[in-house]
Amino acid sequence: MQVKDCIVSAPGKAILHGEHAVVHGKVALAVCLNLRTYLRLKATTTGKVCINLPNIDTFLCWDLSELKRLIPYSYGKREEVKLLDAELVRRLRDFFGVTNGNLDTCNMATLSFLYIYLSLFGPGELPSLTVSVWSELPTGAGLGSSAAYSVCLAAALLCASGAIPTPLKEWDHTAKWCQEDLEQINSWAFQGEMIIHGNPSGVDNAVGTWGGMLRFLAGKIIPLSRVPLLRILLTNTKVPRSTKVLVARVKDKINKFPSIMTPVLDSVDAVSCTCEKVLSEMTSKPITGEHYNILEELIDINQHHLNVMGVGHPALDTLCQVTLARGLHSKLTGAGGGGCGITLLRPETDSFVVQGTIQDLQDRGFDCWETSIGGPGVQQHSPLSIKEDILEILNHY
Ligand SMILES: Nc1ncnc2c1ncn2[C@@H]1O[C@H](COP(=O)(O)OP(=O)(O)OP(=O)(O)O)[C@@H](O)[C@H]1O
Ligand SMILES: C[C@@](O)(CCO)CC(=O)[O-]
Ligand SMILES: [Mg+2]
Repeated sequence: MQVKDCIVSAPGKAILHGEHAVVHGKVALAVCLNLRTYLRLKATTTGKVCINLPNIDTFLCWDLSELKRLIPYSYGKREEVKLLDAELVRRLRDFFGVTNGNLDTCNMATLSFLYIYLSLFGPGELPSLTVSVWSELPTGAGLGSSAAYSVCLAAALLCASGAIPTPLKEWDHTAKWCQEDLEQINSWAFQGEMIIHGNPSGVDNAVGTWGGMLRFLAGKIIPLSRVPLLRILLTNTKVPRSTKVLVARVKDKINKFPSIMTPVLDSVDAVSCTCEKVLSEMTSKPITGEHYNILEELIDINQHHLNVMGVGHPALDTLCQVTLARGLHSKLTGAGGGGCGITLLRPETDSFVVQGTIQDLQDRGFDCWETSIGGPGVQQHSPLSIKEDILEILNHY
């Protein structure tokens, strides 16, 4: 069986407010970043499935015959993709010798790939192909690298299986899918996230799929079309952490202290809703310093709440202190426990202050850069629309 080649990309994200609380049915506000993950799928005739993941130093190949044996007996095409197929997950875990349920970086990435591949092709003939992925996002740092990866996998494999079309026309550089196809991509990406995260809310894959800025509540995605242009500084503390572990930690805390943690989650929900209201006001009325004062206070309140939830880290405290010394307000973004934080820059924040802050943070060993937010969700690309260095990496394998 020969499938179509394609190149796709999906963006990472920053959560303004609502991380962790969103897993427990509260509102989150998230924006996509101008940092993307790129995936190239190539049909081959080797009788093998190969995956090249240079960001995590993983290069693997399997014979189609070996993979065929992993497909559960009497396996039908899966229409309902809300839950993972427990039998397929068990077989994949056995195949990789995962015994304690904790997947390492490489296992998480390969398991989610093979899970989607086998789910989509399992009932029929397995195609021989090579998938290569390269990301501009730091892996496992709170910027939605797992979701961008899962969205790319879902889009490329759904196209290869013929479940959705490849939207790129001969004369296009980039192309997007229609709403219905995006919903399919999003729900298969969610499956990948379930393997990587354990219990994802779905907010990260929604941003990776639709891009822009959105409000997410209990699986419901509302794109926010009217948002002011925000200047944000992104800092990677480079402290490694796992979203799966942190999400489980918060759940344990809620189970242990329900009457203490429930009001904290409710308060985070109110922070997100207040932030959304202020952002909307900033597009309909002249922006004032008071708007920014409120946004800064909300950042501080939420950062304290995240510390109460147990997902802070001394490196994130350092980020908050260093930026506050320059009059700027920061909070962690994503799962916390290390990883990345965001700092709000006011329109009048002088470039001298920004450069000084970046220098202070770099002196602490952190990576730091000003970023633009918003932008497109998942896309198909012609090779011409991809930066040369990225294309070179994708073509190398
Ligand atoms: N470029 C990539 N290549 C291969 N695997 C990747 C890539 N990016 C992410 N992954 C997979 O995703 C995992 C990281 O996911 P994790 O959810 O812990 O962090 P994150 O998505 O970066 O942060 P957050 O979920 O807080 O936004 C990695 O261990 C790896 O399995
Ligand atoms: C921590 C979390 O809320 C956001 C991770 O980016 C997890 C999730 O929503 O799946
Ligand atoms: Mg993730």
